[in-house]
Amino acid sequence: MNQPSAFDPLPDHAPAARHGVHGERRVDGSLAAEHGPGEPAGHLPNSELALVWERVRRSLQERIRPEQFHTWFKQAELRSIGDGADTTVTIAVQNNFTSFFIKTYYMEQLADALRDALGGPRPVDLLVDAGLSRGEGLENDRALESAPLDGQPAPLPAPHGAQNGSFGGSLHGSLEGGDGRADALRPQADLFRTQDPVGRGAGGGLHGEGAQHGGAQHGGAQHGGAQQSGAQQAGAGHGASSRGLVDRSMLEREALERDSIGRDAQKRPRDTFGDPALEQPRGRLLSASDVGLNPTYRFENFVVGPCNRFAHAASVGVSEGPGQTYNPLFLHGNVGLGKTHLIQSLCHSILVRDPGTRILYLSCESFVNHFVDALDKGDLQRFRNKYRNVDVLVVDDIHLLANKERTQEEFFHTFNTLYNAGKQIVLSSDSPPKDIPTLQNRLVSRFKWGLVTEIETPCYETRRAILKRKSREKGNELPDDVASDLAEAITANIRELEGAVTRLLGYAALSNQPVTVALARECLRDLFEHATSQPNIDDVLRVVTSHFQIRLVDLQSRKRTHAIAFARQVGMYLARKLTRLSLQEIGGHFGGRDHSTVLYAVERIKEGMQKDAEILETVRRVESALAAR
Ligand SMILES: Nc1ncnc2c1ncn2[C@@H]1O[C@H](COP(=O)(O)OP(=O)(O)OP(=O)(O)O)[C@@H](O)[C@H]1O
Repeated sequence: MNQPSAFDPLPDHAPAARHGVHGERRVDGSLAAEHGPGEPAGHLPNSELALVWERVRRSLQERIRPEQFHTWFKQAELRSIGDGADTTVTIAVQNNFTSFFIKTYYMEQLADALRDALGGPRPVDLLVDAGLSRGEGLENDRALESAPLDGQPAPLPAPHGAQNGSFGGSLHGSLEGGDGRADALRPQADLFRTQDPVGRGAGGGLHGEGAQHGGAQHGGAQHGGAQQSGAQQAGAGHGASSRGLVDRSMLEREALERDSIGRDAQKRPRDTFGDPALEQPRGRLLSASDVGLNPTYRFENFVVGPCNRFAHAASVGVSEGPGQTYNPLFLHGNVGLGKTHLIQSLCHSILVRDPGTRILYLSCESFVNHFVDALDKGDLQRFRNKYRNVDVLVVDDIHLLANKERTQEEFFHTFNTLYNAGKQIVLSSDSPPKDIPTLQNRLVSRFKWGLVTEIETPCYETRRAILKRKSREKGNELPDDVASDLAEAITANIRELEGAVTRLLGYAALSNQPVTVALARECLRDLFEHATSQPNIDDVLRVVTSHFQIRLVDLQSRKRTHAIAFARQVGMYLARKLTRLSLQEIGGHFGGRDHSTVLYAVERIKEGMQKDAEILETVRRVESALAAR
């Protein structure tokens, strides 16, 4: 691969710039560029910025997952590069929240990508340009997406304004790096508020330009904010022009439907359609809901750590403006990690702000059963009234839609109706949308319109904080050494942590003994025994270095030779598979890498195992060595 030399701001394959369309090369290798009107001297002109940015984007796409790129960088633009080797590179992003997130989680990858593109490190500055979220930016998208894959430059971007305004996408993997204090999230939650006022209903038609892009324009004017142009995003994100056309005509129909629903809703905003199930006691869920809210499932009782920081912030953001921030909110994760707690906190919070909000909270199973009943009784109208006349629809365990064709179809229409009316949809699942078997593509893409976020297994510090909190709530806070001991032993899920606290405190009370490490080990013997049979991260590091015959310092270094990089990726994969450590914790054990690097490694190995028998065999051997340790 061609590596640009130091101070070379342009890739070798950027002929226009290199051959002096805009400037000539000085002795020190920097460009003496010709500048267009309004372009500051001492900075690259806009046309060359586009080429450099294109290269940065390609490099970023190799470093982070597509959803992450889509969510955080797709709308960004390179605004200026100073002419000197150590001058600041300025990048514009669409809102404060994106700026915050990139600064907190992606600076390393961004700096690496800039270094690749510019041939040397540069300081980076992020500025916020709300115009990007309205679709006034994104000039490079089309160029990038139509670019050939051989690294040749794409045609220069189309003129300003012919682009989408999507923001949303999905974010897999929790976003890590916090200190675990709940109140530390407050500023983040505030940042979820959109910068633009929500202009729902103002010019909500469908505009044509997005269709060129493989999708239909749906967001900017209609919802006014940065977050709501999912149809465009779906089309662009999947890149299939045929699907884009289908989405477009369908969305046109939906727009008409939305308008009529909007008018109906104004006429009878709180109608129960004669159905007692649709009655709504103030400050409570609709009576048709499956559950009552657990009074303790509130944000203030939720311990925030790296594993759930983003899901928590997103839930707070949604509760502050249902239908206005992330829609749908899609939370996924293994059992007992706090999805229900977060969703119920969100409902509590909405109802405290506006007790008249109509929230229908159901399990997916109920949705399926009600639908089948309605079909049986020929009573679909009543069914639809029930599901489509709410302000917030929460569906738990949406993965249970798998293999249910007709119900998926119905849910699709329910989703569209609510979404188009600006109503909030909140979904929980044990897996991300794309992994739900047989889920129709159009549902997968809709579920990704808002925010998809995972709640991960909690790290040690979070587990410890939860143990302290839960025991305090039960009136007998665990001593520090007991909490530490338990947090090390119990790594599965939070329900198990809670169970351990209940057992231990009960045992101590019944036997009239103080809570000590010895008592905990006696009372929770089964949990401690299980813990010692699991390989831990030290086992993984030891077995991997021994199998690949490399030193631990190399495994944890920045070296990228194939042998070391491969061993590192196998190590990360096995650590993810066999230990309960979070992505961030695993990254920490492999030389301080961040969660997205670990996620990337895990996926590379998974993919390799599917495609390459040799990789499969190697991973199996290392895994057997770990089992036999
Ligand atoms: N971060 C947290 N802070 C405090 N308590 C938590 C946290 N996460 C989970 N819990 C507690 O753990 C228990 C299990 O959580 P919850 O029921 O929300 O999990 P879930 O992900 O919905 O599981 P399932 O998929 O089985 O429904 C609850 O009692 C909840 O209060």
